[in-house]
Amino acid sequence: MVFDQGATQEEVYVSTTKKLVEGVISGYNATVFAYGPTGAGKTYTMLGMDCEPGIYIQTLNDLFKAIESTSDNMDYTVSMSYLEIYNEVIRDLLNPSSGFLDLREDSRGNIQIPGITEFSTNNAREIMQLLTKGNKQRTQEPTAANKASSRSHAVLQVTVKQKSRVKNVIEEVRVGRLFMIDLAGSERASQTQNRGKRMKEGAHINRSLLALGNCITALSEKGGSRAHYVNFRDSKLTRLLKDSLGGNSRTVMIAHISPASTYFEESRTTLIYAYRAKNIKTRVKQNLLNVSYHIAQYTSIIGELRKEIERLKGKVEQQEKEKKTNRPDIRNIQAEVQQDSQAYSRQEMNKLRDQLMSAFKEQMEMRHSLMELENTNIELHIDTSRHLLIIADWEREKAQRAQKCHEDRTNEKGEEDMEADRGMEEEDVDSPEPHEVAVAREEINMLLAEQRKTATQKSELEQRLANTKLKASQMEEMLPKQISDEDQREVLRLLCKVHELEVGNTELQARALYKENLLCQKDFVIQRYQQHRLLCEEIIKQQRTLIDDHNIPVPEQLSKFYRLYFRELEEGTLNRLLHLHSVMSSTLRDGSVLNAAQQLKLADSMLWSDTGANRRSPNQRGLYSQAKMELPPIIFESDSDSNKASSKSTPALMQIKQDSNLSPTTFHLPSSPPHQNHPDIALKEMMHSLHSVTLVNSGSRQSNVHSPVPYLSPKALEEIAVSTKSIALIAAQRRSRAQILESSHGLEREKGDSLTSEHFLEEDVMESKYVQSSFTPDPKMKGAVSLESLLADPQKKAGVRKILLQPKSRQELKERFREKSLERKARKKRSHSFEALSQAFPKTKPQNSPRRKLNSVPDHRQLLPGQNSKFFLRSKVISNLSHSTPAATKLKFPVSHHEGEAPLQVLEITSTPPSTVQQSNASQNRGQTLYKQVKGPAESVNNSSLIHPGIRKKRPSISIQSQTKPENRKRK
Ligand SMILES: Nc1ncnc2c1ncn2[C@@H]1O[C@H](COP(=O)(O)OP(=O)(O)OP(=O)(O)O)[C@@H](O)[C@H]1O
Repeated sequence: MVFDQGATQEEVYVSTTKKLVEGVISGYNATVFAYGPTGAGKTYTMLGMDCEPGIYIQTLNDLFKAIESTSDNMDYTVSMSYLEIYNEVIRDLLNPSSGFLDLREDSRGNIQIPGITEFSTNNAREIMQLLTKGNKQRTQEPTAANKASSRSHAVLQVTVKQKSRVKNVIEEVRVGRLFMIDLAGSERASQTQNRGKRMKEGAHINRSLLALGNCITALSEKGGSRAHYVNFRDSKLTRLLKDSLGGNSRTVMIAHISPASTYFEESRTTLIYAYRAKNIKTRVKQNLLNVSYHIAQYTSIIGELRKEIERLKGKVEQQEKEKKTNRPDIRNIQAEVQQDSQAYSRQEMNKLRDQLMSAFKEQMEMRHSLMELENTNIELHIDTSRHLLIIADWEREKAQRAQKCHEDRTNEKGEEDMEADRGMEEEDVDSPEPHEVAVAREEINMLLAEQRKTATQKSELEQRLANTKLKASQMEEMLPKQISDEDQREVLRLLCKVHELEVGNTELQARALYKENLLCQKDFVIQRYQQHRLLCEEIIKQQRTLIDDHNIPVPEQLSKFYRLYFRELEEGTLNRLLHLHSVMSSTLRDGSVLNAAQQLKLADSMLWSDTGANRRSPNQRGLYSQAKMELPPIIFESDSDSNKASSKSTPALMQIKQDSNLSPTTFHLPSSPPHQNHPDIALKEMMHSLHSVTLVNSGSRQSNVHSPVPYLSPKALEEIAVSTKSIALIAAQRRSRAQILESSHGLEREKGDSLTSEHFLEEDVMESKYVQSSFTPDPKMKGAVSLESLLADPQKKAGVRKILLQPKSRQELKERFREKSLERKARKKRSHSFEALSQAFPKTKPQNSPRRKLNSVPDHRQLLPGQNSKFFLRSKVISNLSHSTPAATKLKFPVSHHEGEAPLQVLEITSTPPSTVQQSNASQNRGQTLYKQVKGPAESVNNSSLIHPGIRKKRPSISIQSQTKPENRKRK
């Protein structure tokens, strides 16, 4: 079309562009560009005036009108971008601040401008406002040829997307692009007179337009782009219009020429380019997007993805449910692991502690059991010894009886009767042994079997104890390695320490008991010695009276001794020492060193205040000093040195000074065989026996029991000798101590209740037999009559209460043995040792053992100086009866010690009322010295106070009368 000067905007639009609108809506690309020299009216044609709008406005109006006309069925989306190419630089006119933009091609060869503003709207008015806004941003500069010369190429791109409003999986989208381009006008410098920037702008404009012309030329020549190379890349303008010029686009070129003759050349060039452009043929295709295919695919994919999502959701929910129900979270797991670890640690700790405590407890139980077995063993030995003594007594009595009968008949009758008497003797000797002897023989075998059994158990228990100790020791070593917690280690350490203390406490208790026994033995020895001393004093006193009354000349040496003796007696040295010993003993029993020191001070002050330190000799000072360090010195000299005993400077004293221990070894044992009638004999033998007892307690295994038991096999005898040893002495020691204590109590009550007790106990009688055996050790001694013999006599049995069970048969013997076993068990329960040991156990309440309570009662009251006068009267009989005290004799005279000469004094116990004073029947006593209770004047000593309380208490109606054998009387 050619338009003259009278053509209107609309005519131009309708003639050139309007047809393109429908194609754009249908999805075809379209391009409208204005070409021509500067000032020829390009901008006027494209943009127009408000009253005469250009192609932009009219196209957009028609576009929106067309959209509106088909909007009921179709859905349109209109987007617009507006840019300029100024000096080969792309600028976004809708967003000038975005800077310079670049041109790129996608994989399909489409030109894209990344970052360009695409404003989408369905409102034509908004499009116009944007267009106006963009034109304001376009670079326009006045030139000589045009007051508002455009210095850049302006490109308005309108993209219309059309799709059917009907929702369907298969959907078509039509995309039509419309380019409306207002080119900058070619210019000649002579015409524009541009200089500088404007000239530079004109150069860029001309160069780009030249490139456009070249492309049009190339595209317009025969064969087009397929025959000729089209250089679209010479300028951004040609690159941008590549598709519009030679591709998929319907393109309209509006060439502007000026009617002025001055623009002839420009008009001719423009027409040439227009002519060439007219020859350009392009292939236009509709831009359709097979959206339906993609949507279906996406729908399928989405469906599959939704299924997958649902499946995964279900899986997650299931896992969450499982976690909630079965699997705790990580915190709970950690907490559980920690709790399990702690619980395991505690469990291990408790397990190890229980094992250790069990081992400790087992040890202590074994120690306890060992002590019980030991006690049982002692009891068995005691019973065995008792039975052996019964048998020995019987054998000895039988021998003595035979010898006595033989001597009497030899003296009284002739030789003719000898044969008949011998037959009678044999009958007498062969008389059936008493029932108790037979019982003793039976029980000995049982006791020996029981001892063997006990020894086996003890050995096994000791082995088990050793194993348990080893096990506990290994556990103590392993525990620190197995337990990492320091607190738990400390707990176990404390447990071990507690056990060590328990064991140590047990040992201390055992030692304390041992020392206590020693003290009791000492006390007893002192008591006996005191009695003996008092007796000696009385004897000396009477001898002195006799000497003075008859003016018997006395050697000078003896006179010196007398003076020394009376002086010492006057000072009361020995009594004070005994008192000191009493204080020391009671203090030691209390276990308080402080008390001991205080008592020592007290005793020391008593000693020195009474006697005066200045008046004492160095020897005396040494004695007192020594007395402060140890128990009172009880000195026994040999018989020949008896007088020296009264001297304070004797070697015995020196020995006491050297010996700081309390051991009874400080006593001087008799150096010669005991004299039968000497009053010291009994005491010395007692000391000898006590020494043996001490050795036994010290662990010595001296065989002090050597009893002639003719009817036992040698093997049995050896077994008895080995096993019994000195156990009997130990038992006797315990019993004697208790009886001594009883005697001390009994002495206080002796005035009121002479010999009034209830019963003989079997044990007492046995002890009496023990006494008998101790003082009649010589089997050749025919004159001795033991208590057993008296009891065996039916006539005397009538006067004596029943003291022994009389089992009639072997069955009865066994029953009796069982009863004895029960009795031993009962004794075990009463054992002081166990009570003391039980204190060592931690859970046992500490309590004072009965023994301690008993021992805490001073048993030396009868030795106090204030009671001396009383004992002077009694001492006569005490001296004779001293050996008859069961406890003493049990301690002092084991059977094995009395193979030699025996004392003549024996004990006879009858049922004679205490008030009667009578001579024992000579025929019954067979010439022995009898002791009977004497009641009467002062010279007749009331023996009730002298009898051992243990006997007196339990032998109510027994009269004991002292009678001295003629030999003894002479000696005295
Ligand atoms: N057909 C027309 N009717 C009336 N006035 C016109 C017509 N064409 C152009 N003009 C006027 O001529 C002047 C120059 O026109 P225009 O700016 O459009 O030229 P141009 O080609 O765009 O110039 P340049 O290339 O420098 O931009 C304008 O003032 C415009 O109003």
